[in-house]
Parts: sequence; structure tokens; C-alpha cells
Amino acid sequence: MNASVDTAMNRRAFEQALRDKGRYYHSHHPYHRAMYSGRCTPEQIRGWVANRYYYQIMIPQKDAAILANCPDPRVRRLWLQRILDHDGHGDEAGGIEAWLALAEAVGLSRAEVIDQRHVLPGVRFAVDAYVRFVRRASWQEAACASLTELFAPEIHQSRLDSWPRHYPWIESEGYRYFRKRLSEARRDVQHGLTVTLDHFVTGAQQARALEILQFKLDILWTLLDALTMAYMHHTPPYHTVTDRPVWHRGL
Ligand SMILES: O=C(O)c1cc(C(=O)O)c2c(n1)C(=O)C(=O)c1cc(C(=O)O)[nH]c1-2
Repeated sequence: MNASVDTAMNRRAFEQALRDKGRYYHSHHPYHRAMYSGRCTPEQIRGWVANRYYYQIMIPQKDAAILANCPDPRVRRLWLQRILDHDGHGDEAGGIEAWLALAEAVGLSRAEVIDQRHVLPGVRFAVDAYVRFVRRASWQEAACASLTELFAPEIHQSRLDSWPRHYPWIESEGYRYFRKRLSEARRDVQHGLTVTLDHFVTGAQQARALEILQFKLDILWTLLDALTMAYMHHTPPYHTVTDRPVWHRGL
């Protein structure tokens, strides 16, 4: 028997090892902790919403890359729903539109969010790293990277529980996105988890899956590090030479 098979975890232990990665989820980042404990200024909330918009608009492109790499119509049929959830379909406006409603509810204009003027280079690079990984990875590895969503319903719920109390100036229409994701993330992660548990079976494969999940956690954490520099420490890029946001807006 080969050594990597020898060290393989059974399905339940592997699932638990994936779930244990939740201890590194961005819910523990100081920026998020400040958000739910009511310590953020309106400018810090707005900065987060405007920057996270870039994640929101790239998620459907990331999911389209998964579809493009997946030869199995049964998987594509399920995965397609994620694109519809964000982009909308028929009369349903979708998640990107709900995010723009959140932006307006926190006092940003749609125009300043859509033109990405607030998107920091560090946020852009972190999100782009995710999309680039997915384009060249197998669809199963890409599904594994989406498993940070195992931990997402809790973070959406904690925003719904804490923000209205701490930030009464935020209009209630803004909370639709978080409510919508509670059920969508639970459904998506069930599928992503099944793909991952079925595909990564040897010890070496399982170690790689855990590393892929860590890569995705790194992306989410790094995104918040960039926001911390700009909005907590007031040290955005080039702050030593200018107070203007001279960084590029995406090429
Ligand atoms: O607000 C959050 O903290 C958060 C985190 C994540 C995540 O864990 O990647 C996603 C989302 N939201 C989200 O709204 C979303 O649509 C989403 C899709 C994915 C993915 O990797 O496919 N992650 C996430």
C-alpha cells in the first residue's frame, strides 16, 4: 500500500479537519471583530462595503471558470445556480444588486462603488489571486477553495444580529444580501463539501485540500489587512507622498 493512502483520514475525520480550519476564518480578523462589536466608524463600514464589492462581482466570473473547467453536466447544472444567485435571473435581481443596495444603505452612491474608485490594490490582488487559481485548477480543487463558505452563514448572521443595534444609521434595506446568503451558502457548501470529500481521498490529496482551503483563508484575511492599513491606521497606499487615491482601478 502506498504511504499517502496509509495516512489518509476517513471521510468523517477529513470533514472535521476541513471544519477545523474555521479557526482561521476572517470572522476573527480585527476589522470584522470591530464591525460586530460596534467599534467601526461610518467611514470604516463604507470602506469595507465598497471594497468587498470587488469580491462580489468577481465571484460569478470565478464560478464561470469552474463551469468552463468541468466536463460533468450534472455538476455544471448545480454549480450554475451560484452564477444566477449573484447575477440575478428573470425578475430576481441577484446578489450584486443586493450588495449595491447595501452600499446605498450605508451612504455610498452606486456610481462610486461601481467605478471601483475605493478598491485598494491589496484587495484587488487578493481577489484576483482567487480567480486566477480557479482558472488553472481542476474544478474539484476550485470547489474545495469555496469551502470557506462552511463558516460564512455564521458571519452573515452575526452582521444581522449586531449591525442594526450598533449602527442605527444603516437603512434596513441594506440587510437583504446577508439574509439571502444564509440559505444560499448552506446549500452551496453542501455540494462543495460532497465534491471535496469524494475527490480528495489519499493522505497526500487531503493535505493538498487543506492547503487549498488555507490559501482561500489567506485571501480573505489579506483583503482585511489591506482595509486595516487604509481605514484603521489611515495609511492607504502612497500615504507618505500624497493623500490622493492614485492607485489604478483595474486593468
Ligand atoms: O461575507 C462574507 O464573509 C463572505 C465570505 C465568503 C467566503 O467565505 O468566501 C463568501 C461570501 N461572503 C459571499 O457572500 C459569497 O457569495 C461567496 C462565494 C464564495 C465562494 O468562494 O464561491 N465565497 C463567498
